[in-house]
Amino acid sequence: MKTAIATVSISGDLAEKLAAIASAGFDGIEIFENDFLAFDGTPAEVGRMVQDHGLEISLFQPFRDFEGMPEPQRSRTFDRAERKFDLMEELGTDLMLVCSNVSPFSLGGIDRAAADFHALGERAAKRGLRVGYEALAWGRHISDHRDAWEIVRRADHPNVGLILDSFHTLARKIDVNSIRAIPGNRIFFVQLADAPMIDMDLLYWSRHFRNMPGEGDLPVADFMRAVSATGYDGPLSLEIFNDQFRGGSPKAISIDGHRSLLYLADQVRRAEPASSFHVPEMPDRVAVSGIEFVEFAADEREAEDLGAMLHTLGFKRTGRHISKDLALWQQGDIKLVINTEREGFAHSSYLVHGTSVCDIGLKVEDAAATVTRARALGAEPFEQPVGPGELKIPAIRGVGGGIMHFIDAKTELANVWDIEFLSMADMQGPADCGLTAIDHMGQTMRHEEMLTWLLFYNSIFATHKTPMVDVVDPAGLVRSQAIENDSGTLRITLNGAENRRTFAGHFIAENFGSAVQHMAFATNDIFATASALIQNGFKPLIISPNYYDDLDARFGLDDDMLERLRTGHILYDRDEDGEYFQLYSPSYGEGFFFEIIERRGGYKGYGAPNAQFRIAAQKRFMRPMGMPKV
Ligand SMILES: O=C(O)c1ccc(O)c(O)c1
Ligand SMILES: [Mg+2]
Repeated sequence: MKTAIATVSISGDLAEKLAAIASAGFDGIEIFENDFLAFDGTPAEVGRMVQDHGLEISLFQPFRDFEGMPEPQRSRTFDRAERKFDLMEELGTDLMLVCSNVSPFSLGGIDRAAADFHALGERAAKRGLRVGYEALAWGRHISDHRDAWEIVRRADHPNVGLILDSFHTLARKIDVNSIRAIPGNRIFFVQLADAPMIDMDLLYWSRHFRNMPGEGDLPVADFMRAVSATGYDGPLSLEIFNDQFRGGSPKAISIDGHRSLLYLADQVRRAEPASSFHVPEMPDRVAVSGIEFVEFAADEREAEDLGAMLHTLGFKRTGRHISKDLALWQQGDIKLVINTEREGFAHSSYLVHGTSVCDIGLKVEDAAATVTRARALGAEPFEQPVGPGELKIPAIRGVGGGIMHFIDAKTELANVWDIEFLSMADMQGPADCGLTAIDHMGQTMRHEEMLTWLLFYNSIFATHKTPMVDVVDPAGLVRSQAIENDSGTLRITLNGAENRRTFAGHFIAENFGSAVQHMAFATNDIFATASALIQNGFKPLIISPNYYDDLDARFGLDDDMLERLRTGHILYDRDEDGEYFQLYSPSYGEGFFFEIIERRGGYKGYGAPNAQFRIAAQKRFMRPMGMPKV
């Protein structure tokens, strides 16, 4: 499989774009004419630059408003084509993309267009060049790949073929199975893009909101399955017009793009084993059966504060590491580690971010295979020297440079706690508060990073995204989207802050980057947990009484329940399937906090309607600590 990306997809000048594209592992580029026109160098120099990066120019585009023109425009478009053929020869590419005509002068008629393409094919053939025809979703006469294919078929010229673009086909909801009947060798090129489902004008949607396959809502994998069934084995090329990507990091966007193609190809290989499509093998998406542990990096003094907070939450200190300064805290199935080592990864994480989560351990079926898949998709492996008596636990880098370790039951990794930790009886341990598991973790990041991590999680793990919700912070919007598996054993919320005055934005700024901002523990009885917490000296986040008056108006709760919520500072939500109860700790440091939740029935969400009131309460609490007043 060859991969390519259109130069419009990323930011920078041509030289920056090429460097980023090459280092992400692409084989080729689509040169967008404007990127060439803006470049101060000859076509031959561009061709050499591309070659020097180990890339090829897979395609030159776009050639607009060609087919079906009346005279005198028709003669002029052929002259224009010859000029662009000259340019292509100098650049060193043999394929031109002709997109369907949008000119008001253009005349319809399949045969007229086919005759024009036949004539263009003759001219291209003289120079050893080829032309491909793409139906733009908003083309004046041709806006459907089935019509474009009929024109190519009737043009009946070996140098004229079809170009498919998933966006144009899927945006118009054209049945992708119509692609299966097209001979693969008549498809000259395939462009791929996804997009979030937004009801808007097709052209505007296409030019501003496309994103990488797997980042949006379009069935790009179904499209690609149909393409693979044709026997097409040419490049898969990303053509992503996206306002955010145009201003983003060319390197990061290129890496995401390359990952998206590998992930897509892997899905297609599994779904269409008979296709001739040649793609690298990798283990399947990884099922996660739970969060094995979460590790905090801290110094000794802050470890004491954090330990005191855990104590009030009902955690007991149950173990210490055989040779390192690592303390294990447990309650129910939850394992938390506080790492106060003076060297190694956790220590460097502490130096950069202060006390924060530096490592997340996930339970998987095969830890080594998990890292194999992650690496195949371009994730960064993580290793550090293993001390005597310690296990080598497979790991990769995750959000904000943090580590994700993988633990499986098929190897000795399952016994890591017995092997590496000495158990200690915490005699003065607090009363258990009924916390059973980690329900979810919230990772806070810049808004622009959300698609990166969405793709990271969903390509490596058997997870899916939930719809994006807007959370209103008094200082701006925070967007929140959950990544979860079907069984609910892995739930991660990605929270994207648009500015640093929000509670989430403040956390990123002070923490020097993206990280876990909160952990939510599950209980089976929120009221019993709430009183046990109070017994332990826990002080819940104080919620405004106004919230409870509104709750009563919205849900008509009985008086007793409402009173218990109010006195316990417990937030409440309900959906078709069940109920949700939330209780918060005050925030710690620059905005880290704990949450305790109970899900009753099949409640699916995360209490988004309550987030605004929770944030307001947290900001009231933080103000004396230097949070800008908003
Ligand atoms: O938006 C456009 O004009 C445009 C141009 C070329 C393409 O390949 C495309 O998909 C869209
Ligand atoms: Mg296109």
